[in-house]
Amino acid sequence: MRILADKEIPYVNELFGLTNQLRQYEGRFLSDKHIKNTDVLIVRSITKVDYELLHDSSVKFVGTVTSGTDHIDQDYLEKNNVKYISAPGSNAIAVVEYVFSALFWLAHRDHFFLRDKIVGIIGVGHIGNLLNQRLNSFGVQTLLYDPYLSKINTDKSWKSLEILVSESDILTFHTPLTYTGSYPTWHMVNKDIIEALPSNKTLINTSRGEVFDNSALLKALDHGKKINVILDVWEFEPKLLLPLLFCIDIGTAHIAGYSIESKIRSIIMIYNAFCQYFNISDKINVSNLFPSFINYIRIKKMDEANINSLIKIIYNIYNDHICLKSYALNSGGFDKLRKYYFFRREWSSIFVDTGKDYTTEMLKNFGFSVF
Ligand SMILES: NC(=O)C1=CN([C@@H]2O[C@H](COP(=O)(O)OP(=O)(O)OC[C@H]3O[C@@H](n4cnc5c(N)ncnc54)[C@H](O)[C@@H]3O)[C@@H](O)[C@H]2O)C=CC1
Ligand SMILES: O=C(O)C(=O)[C@H](O)COP(=O)(O)O
Repeated sequence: MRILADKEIPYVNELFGLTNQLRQYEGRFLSDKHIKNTDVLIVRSITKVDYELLHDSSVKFVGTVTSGTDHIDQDYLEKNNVKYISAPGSNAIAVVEYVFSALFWLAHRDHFFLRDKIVGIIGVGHIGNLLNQRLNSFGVQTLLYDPYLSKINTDKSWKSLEILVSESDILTFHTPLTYTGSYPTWHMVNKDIIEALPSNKTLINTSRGEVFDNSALLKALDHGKKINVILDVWEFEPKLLLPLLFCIDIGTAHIAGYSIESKIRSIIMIYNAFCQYFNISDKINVSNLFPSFINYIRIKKMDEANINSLIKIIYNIYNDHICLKSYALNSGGFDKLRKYYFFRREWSSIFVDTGKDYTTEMLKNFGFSVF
């Protein structure tokens, strides 16, 4: 099988290189002339897969190692009988742990307890749902908005977007980027929403940059809007709106999903679908791809300060903010930062021993490994 894969996708050689003709390419620079004589294409979010790329190719199978699929023209693939597979949920844990790192950083800087805040979650799929579970397990109240799910959920935490905007202290967005349908998300956070947001609230975007109107956000901040803003995704990536980066609280280079575990989960999902589609029976044993535990920690007292210290052992979000502010000034800096990103580990890579039952249960629900 002739396979073409983005060179930044880890473990492609280990899984596809032994029994196939494997070529690799620079994600942003793939064009129709590279794709001739290709049966299988494996991409990241930065490669647009549509008529322009595939019209003169023999590609039969497209895999994207991403949860988001806005870079894929699914209608075109379906009309042309091209099998397509994504990696839904593969990086949900990583994004949730990124959001918690941001929340604990904010709580530490602004001297508040997370448990005293209300978190509004917009988009309650793989990421939003897991975030809701973990926040509730930590005793944080949440409000939920997802128009496609609210009809089947009668729980009192499901509200309208307007209620979340007026009643949440923190709004975190986990929707796909959509331009059509009953509830398109393009510029969902627009001038009106930003103006309606009470002061001292917090906006977090790890979904897609275009879900926020970045120019409207910059204008509001420039005009003195007093809100906290945390962005991992940007309109016009990789050329983000530089003045916006320098006036928000945390800005990172679209790395919320970049844990080594999520990278392994996503490529395994594509590999398994590839083997199934092409009836490949002698599959590679993927279980030994996952890395081992990295740490054993004994903690006597479990409070927010200790949890914050525990989280910072794994990941300090502010370091990524500093990196982006320096790299973003250089041409190609955004992509370079992502290319050389040291994939962080997930909380489950730490064994925590508190010696007490109740906190062990909470830590387990929170995502750490416990005895
Ligand atoms: N920054 C990063 O590294 C990452 C970003 N993402 C982005 O996050 C998005 C969400 O990821 P998942 O939770 O895995 O996707 P998912 O498909 O499991 O969940 C998305 C949820 O959003 C809801 N939704 C759709 N339109 C909506 C609207 N107008 N208002 C409110 N809710 C709406 C859907 O009903 C669904 O429940 C992805 O589509 C991707 O764009 C995902 C992983 C990593
Ligand atoms: O899975 C998604 O959706 C994401 O946003 C990924 O974090 C995108 O990572 P790349 O595919 O751009 O490396």
